[in-house]
Amino acid sequence: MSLLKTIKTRTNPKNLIDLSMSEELSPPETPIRNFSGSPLPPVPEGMSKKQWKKICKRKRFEETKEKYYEVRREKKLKARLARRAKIQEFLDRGEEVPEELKRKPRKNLNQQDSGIKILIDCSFDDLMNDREIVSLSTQLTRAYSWNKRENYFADVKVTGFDKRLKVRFEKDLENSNFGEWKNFEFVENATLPTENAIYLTADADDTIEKLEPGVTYIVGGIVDKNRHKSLCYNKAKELGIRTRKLPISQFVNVHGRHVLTTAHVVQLMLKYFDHRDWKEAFESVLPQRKLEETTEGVLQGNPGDGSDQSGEEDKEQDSEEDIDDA
Ligand SMILES: C[S@@+](CC[C@H](N)C(=O)[O-])C[C@H]1O[C@@H](n2cnc3c(N)ncnc32)[C@H](O)[C@@H]1O
Repeated sequence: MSLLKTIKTRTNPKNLIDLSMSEELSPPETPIRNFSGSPLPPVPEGMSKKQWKKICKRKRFEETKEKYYEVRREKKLKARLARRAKIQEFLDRGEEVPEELKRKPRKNLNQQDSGIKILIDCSFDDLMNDREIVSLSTQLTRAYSWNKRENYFADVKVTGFDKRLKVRFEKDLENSNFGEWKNFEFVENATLPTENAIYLTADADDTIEKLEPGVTYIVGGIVDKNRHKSLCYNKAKELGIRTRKLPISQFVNVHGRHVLTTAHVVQLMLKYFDHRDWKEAFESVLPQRKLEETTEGVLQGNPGDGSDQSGEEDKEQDSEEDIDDA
């Protein structure tokens, strides 16, 4: 109906109605719908549409997740069989199996101790939204995975593990057995060491030259698309902890900001020990084509780096994929 027609209709005395009847006569509110177009139950009183949509989405996920996991298992099995068949073809022809068909073992049995401690400071729960918490949990599972697979491992501790991050692990990721993870401990206590410790932050003036056994390297456990500028730098300064930045720009041609995700900083540190060389570590973890995916904030919403803004379900599925046996 045109605006003019609406005004005329509303102001025509013939159309005036008794207000007491208005509740009965007023047209029902347009139902809110989910992403697939189906109407959702009416919004409970005192709740915003956004909150209600979120709750309904969560409920729907809970109801369909078993089916989803089943389909995913079948898909994985199919892919595994197809890969094996391809490998067999190469073997039958007596040819070398291409690298891309070979799987990296989930556990590296020849791992060596790097001698460093990595502390992931997760005391920023209140500064993240729910999606960012999910994203951070995904990053922690990735960091754990790398700490198990790389040639060198570190003694990793996640501190300030409470609030929503803890709930996320206890509820949605309970099958991960995170309490049993080797060389990867979760503690509620958020106290940071000040002695023999370095807080890694892109905002530091000085660049880290080498990683030294016996030192605790602190990494901020936060996904914030750099909303909270200099957050970790200021925290370290207040606590009197030394700060250092990674030598990214010396080795890789990066555009834009040089703030990496928590998980990639952990992986870079582990890789560093392969040759005790930053250049090689950067080139291996952040090859040019991958840079935009791994630099937080340069390309936001990129799936796989743990900073994506896609549906919550996708993240849950993503993160579970990253969790291997504890
Ligand atoms: C996504 S960043 C957090 C950004 C946050 N606004 C801050 O104040 O650090 C996650 C963490 O990775 C580490 N990090 C990221 N980029 C870094 C860099 N270029 N040099 C050193 N550490 C870095 C820092 O410990 C940082 O807290």
